[in-house]
Amino acid sequence: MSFTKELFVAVSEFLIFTSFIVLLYVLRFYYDYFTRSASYPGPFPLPIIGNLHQYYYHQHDIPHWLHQLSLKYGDIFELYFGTNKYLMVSDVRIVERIMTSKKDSNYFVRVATKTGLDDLQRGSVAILYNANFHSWSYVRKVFFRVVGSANALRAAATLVNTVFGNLEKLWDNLIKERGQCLDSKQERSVEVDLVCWSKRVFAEIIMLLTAGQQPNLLSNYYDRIIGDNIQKNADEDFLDRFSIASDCVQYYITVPPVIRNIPIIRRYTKYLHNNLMWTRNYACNLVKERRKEIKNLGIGEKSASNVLNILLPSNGIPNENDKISLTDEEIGDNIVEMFSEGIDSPSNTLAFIIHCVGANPDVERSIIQEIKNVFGDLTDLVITYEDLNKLVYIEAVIKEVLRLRPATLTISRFSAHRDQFDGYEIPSSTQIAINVVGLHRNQNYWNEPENFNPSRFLEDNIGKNYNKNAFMYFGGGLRVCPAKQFAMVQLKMMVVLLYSKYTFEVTTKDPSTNYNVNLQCKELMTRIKHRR
Ligand code: HEM
Repeated sequence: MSFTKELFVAVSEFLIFTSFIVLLYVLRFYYDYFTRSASYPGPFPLPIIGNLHQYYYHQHDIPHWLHQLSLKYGDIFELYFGTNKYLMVSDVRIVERIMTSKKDSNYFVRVATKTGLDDLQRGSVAILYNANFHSWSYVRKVFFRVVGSANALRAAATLVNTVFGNLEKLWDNLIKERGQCLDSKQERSVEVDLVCWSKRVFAEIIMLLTAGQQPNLLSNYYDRIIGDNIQKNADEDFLDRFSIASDCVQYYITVPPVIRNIPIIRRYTKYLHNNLMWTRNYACNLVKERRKEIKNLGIGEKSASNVLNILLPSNGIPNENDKISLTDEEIGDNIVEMFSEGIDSPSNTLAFIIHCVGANPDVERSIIQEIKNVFGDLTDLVITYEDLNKLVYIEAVIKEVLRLRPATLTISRFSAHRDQFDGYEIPSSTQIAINVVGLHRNQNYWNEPENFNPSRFLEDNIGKNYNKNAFMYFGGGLRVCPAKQFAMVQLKMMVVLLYSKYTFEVTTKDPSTNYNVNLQCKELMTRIKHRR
C-alpha cells in the first residue's frame, strides 16, 4: 500500500472514531435532556454550547432577550450556558422561597464551584462566590463595619463629598477651558462622556474606603482630555484591568473548560486570566505594603478603619469566635472583589439616572424642588447623612432606575437539596438564576412596567403598587448586597450634588448595554453646564 493510501485510511479511521465519539456524546446529551427530572420549558439547547449561541447573538441587549424569554416561556424556564443548566425564575413565590434569610437556607451557595470557580481558586475565598458559610460570614461582618453601620455611613458620606469636590474643580476648569457658548444665554457648556467620569468617581471612593488611598483617576483623566498626552497612566490601567477581571470570573462560570481550551478561544481565555492575575498581584502588593506600614506604626498610633486594615490578621475583627486568619492572597482577593463590585454597579446606575432623568423633564423639576425643600438653597450645600433620609423623591427615582436598569440582570443561587412546594420541584444541585428583568418588567407585579414612573415608589404607594419580592434591586435574603445602604448614600449624594450644580443635556440616544449579565452603560455623551 502506498504511503498516501495508508495516510488516507488512517485519517478516515480517525474521523470515523471521532464522529462516533461525538455521536455518543450528542446521544447522551439528548438522552439526559429528554429524561431529566422536573423539566421546564425553554429554548432548545445544543450539545456543549447549550444556548450560548443565542446569548452571544443577543449580547447587545441581554435585558430585552431575557424579557422576551420570560414572555414566551413564563416565570420559570430553563436556559443552558454551555453544559450548565440554569433555572430562570421570575415568579415571586419561588423568589420568596429562595431569597430567605435563614442561616440553614437550601440556597446559600451562589454558584456551583466545581469547574470554573475552582479553576480560579475562588470557591471558598472572599464573599461573592464563597460557598463556605464560616469564612463568608466573617467577611460580611467586616463589610458591615465599613459600610453597614450608621457611623460607617456618615464616614462614607464624607468620602463622597471629598471625591465630588475633586470632580467639581475639574469640571469647572473643563467648562472654562473647553466650554462653548451654544445657547442664546451665552453660557458655556462642554460635552463629556459621563460614564468615564462616573466610573472614576466611584473607583476613587472605593479605593479610599478599601485601602485608604486615592488613585487620582479623575485628575489623570482630565489631563488626558485637556492635554496632548493621550497615554493612560498606571492608575487608569488598573481600572481597565479590574473590569476585565470581573468579566473573567463570569466567563469561567458560564463557559465550560472544553470550550475555553479550544485553541483559538484559548488566547482569549489567557488574556482574561492574565488580567485577573494582574489584579490579584496588585491587591496582594497593597496588602504586603500595608503590613509593613502597620509594623512601623509608633506606640499608641492606630491604623485607619478601612477594609484592608481590618482584614489584616493583626487588626482582625474583635470577636474571638470568628477567629479567621486570612493569607495575603486571600485578603487581596477580598480587595479585588470590593473593587469589582463597588465600581461598576453604582457608576452604571448613576449614568442611567442621568439618562432617564434627561428624558423626563418633570422628574428633573421634582428633584430640584426636593433639593430646595430639604436644603433651602442650591448653592453651597452641606449634606449630612441625616439629611439623606429626607430625600424621598430622589430615593424613588433611584429605585425606579434600578427597576428598569438593574445592575445585575440575574442573581444566582444553587440548591443544596431537592425542594418541592406549590406544585414546583427544584432538584438538588440545580443552578437557579433569579431573572431580575423578568421580575422587574412583569405585568403581574407592576402597573405599566415599561413606563418610567418614580412615583410608584413614593411612601403612599408602597404596598399598593408593588410586591417586595418582585423588586430585587439589591438582591435579597442572606446574600443581599452588603453595601445596599452605602450605595444609596453614594447615589443620593451624587444626585443632589450634581443636579444642584450642573444641568445635563444627554445626547446619547440609547446607552447600549454590554455583553455580560451585569448591565453596563457603555457611553453617555452629555453636555454639562453650570446651573444658574
Ligand atoms: C447601585 C449600587 C449597587 C447595586 C445595585 C448592587 C446590587 C447587588 C446585587 C443585586 C447583589 C446580589 C445580591 C444577592 O445575591 O442577593 C449584590 C451583591 C454584592 N454587592 Fe452590591 N450593589 C451595589 C453596590 C455595591 C457596592 C458599592 C459594593 C461594595 C462596596 C457592593 C458589594 C457587593 C458584594 C460584596 C456582594 C456579594 C454579597 C454576598 O454574596 O454575600 N455592592 N449587589
